[in-house]
Amino acid sequence: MASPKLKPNLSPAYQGSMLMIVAPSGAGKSSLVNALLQEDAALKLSLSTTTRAPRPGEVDGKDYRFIAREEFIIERDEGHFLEYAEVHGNFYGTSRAWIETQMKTGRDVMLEIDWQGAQQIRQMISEVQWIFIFPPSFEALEERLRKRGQDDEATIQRRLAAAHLELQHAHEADFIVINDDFEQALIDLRHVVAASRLRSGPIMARNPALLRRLGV
Ligand SMILES: Nc1ncnc2c1ncn2[C@@H]1O[C@H](COP(=O)(O)OP(=O)(O)OP(=O)(O)O)[C@@H](O)[C@H]1O
Ligand SMILES: Nc1nc2c(ncn2[C@@H]2O[C@H](COP(=O)(O)O)[C@@H](O)[C@H]2O)c(=O)[nH]1
Repeated sequence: MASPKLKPNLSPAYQGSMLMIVAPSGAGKSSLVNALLQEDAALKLSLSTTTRAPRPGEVDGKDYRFIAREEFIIERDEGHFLEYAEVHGNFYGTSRAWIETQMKTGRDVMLEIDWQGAQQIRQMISEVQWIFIFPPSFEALEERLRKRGQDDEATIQRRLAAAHLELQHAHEADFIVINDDFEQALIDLRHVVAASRLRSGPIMARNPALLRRLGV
């Protein structure tokens, strides 16, 4: 699904890292991202807007910005979203203004989005790194969704069916983290974040004086 008014190369001299984390529902991406954010103060998570109803315990402005479908369509048509997609029957989108601010100030950002959104972002921002989270099996995925206890049976079935399509896009990712043992997956994710911070683009953008001294 194409987002209107896409702007290529938002910031060729972006000094930070941008990471997109994509996985089938229930693979554990929110759990991993939350654990990472607790220990990595330099990493900022994008707050998505959604038309999905809040789950018990979810807070507007913290977990998502929850809005009505009609409101989402108006904001989408005004170009408010850098990317958006319809996922499991609801709209989800990333704020263009927020991303532009983070890129201007060189912050490291994490986007928890679906594969359609990841494809859109990749077309616009060449620096982005795409991380895909694998569950160890479909059985484990189903068990995790059930144990989470936040979705009704129809929602669980819809998400399990969508998992097959989501997984077909894993080959587009730069990194794959297998979330079987949680602690090991977190270690792998830390390594990916560390590697993304050592990419030549951000290092060069952050060290102009060194480049001058070295004649690079
Ligand atoms: N390695 C793991 N082993 C066992 N359970 C796990 C593991 N990682 C996460 N979980 C559990 O699986 C459930 C789903 O995790 P989580 O909500 O993080 O998934 P998600 O990919 O963000 O799903 P969604 O896209 O639906 O938001 C949670 O109850 C979480 O505690
Ligand atoms: N394209 C986008 N996808 C998003 C965004 N925020 C979340 N998501 C994805 O939606 C599904 C379902 O999430 P849930 O919270 O209802 O379980 C999941 O794959 C998310 O990653 C977004 O801004 N854009």
